Amino acid sequence: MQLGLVGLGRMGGNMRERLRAAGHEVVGFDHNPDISDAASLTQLAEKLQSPRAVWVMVPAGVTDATIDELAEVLGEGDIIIDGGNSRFSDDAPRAERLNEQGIGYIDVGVSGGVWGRQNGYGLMVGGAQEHVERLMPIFEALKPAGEFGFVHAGPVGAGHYAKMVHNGIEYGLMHAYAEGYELLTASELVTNVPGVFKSWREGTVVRSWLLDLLDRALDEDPELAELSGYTEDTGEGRWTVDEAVRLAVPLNVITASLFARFASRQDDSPAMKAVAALRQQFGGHAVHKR
Ligand SMILES: NC(=O)C1=CN([C@@H]2O[C@H](COP(=O)(O)OP(=O)(O)OC[C@H]3O[C@@H](n4cnc5c(N)ncnc54)[C@H](O)[C@@H]3O)[C@@H](O)[C@H]2O)C=CC1
Ligand SMILES: O=C(CO)[C@H](O)[C@H](O)COP(=O)(O)O
Repeated sequence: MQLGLVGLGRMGGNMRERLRAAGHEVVGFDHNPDISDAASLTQLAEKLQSPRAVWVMVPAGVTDATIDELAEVLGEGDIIIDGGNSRFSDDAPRAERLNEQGIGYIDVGVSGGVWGRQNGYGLMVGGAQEHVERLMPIFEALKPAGEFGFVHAGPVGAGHYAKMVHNGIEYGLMHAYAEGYELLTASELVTNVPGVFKSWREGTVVRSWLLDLLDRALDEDPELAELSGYTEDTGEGRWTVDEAVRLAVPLNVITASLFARFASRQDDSPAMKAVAALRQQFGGHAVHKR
């Protein structure tokens, strides 16, 4: 099958390779001409036979502009797939805009990171059955080889919703391993912290791919000495917490792990300064001065 692919970075570039290895014809476009197969979106559209399918894999902030630009060079019967980490609430308005031009829309939550090319990508799909069916050969090539790794989760928006919750869980899982790591390193008893994590990779209740990756990171740098704790986020955790507030669902772990990232960016917490100041005010307790 033919597929247009816009955005050939860490995800799109590897997806292009996996799709080509499965025998699909992929025409890629990226702002970076060194990795692009087409010089423009217009040329990308011209290289594809109608009805066309174009997968967008760009950073969430530029997705709407990219899709609007793409819609100008596509037409009736074509389908746009957004596989980036977009906010689910953007999907329905996007689908409506495209529908006015007869262009179909599918949202896909994609998981697997830079390992997806070799391991396959977990795919969470939202959209109309007829559109999803048309893209099945592409989904089959991208998904892992086994029984799992693909779901048609519901109508437009459901794929990104599922990916949002997936990433919220990812925040919480990572933070639980991270807290365990910190407690082990603080302990006077455990002298081989990387060895403990390595041992947990088989037979234990807490074995997982994230644990394998933490073990890999500790192999590279046993004390994580090269890293600062400053941790970014790109939106999915915040959207998960927004949804929890909207639906009054108690998301204790995921919310705490999101807030831990915010705390990681502070040199000196204004909130904790206020707590220290108040302790001094009411109890005459000592404070640490700068
Ligand atoms: N890196 C990861 O682990 C995962 C990322 N994602 C999502 O996939 C999307 C892409 O992420 P990455 O590949 O990691 O980003 P990246 O920054 O590695 O690549 C983005 C690529 O898009 C290109 N680009 C940006 N705007 C463009 C435009 N308007 N037209 C054409 N090309 C454009 C850039 O030149 C770059 O090559 C994002 O939405 C991200 O959140 C989803 C799952 C995992
Ligand atoms: O989707 C992903 C993994 O599943 C991406 O790696 C995403 O960037 C992770 O979220 P954040 O950047 O907020 O940590």
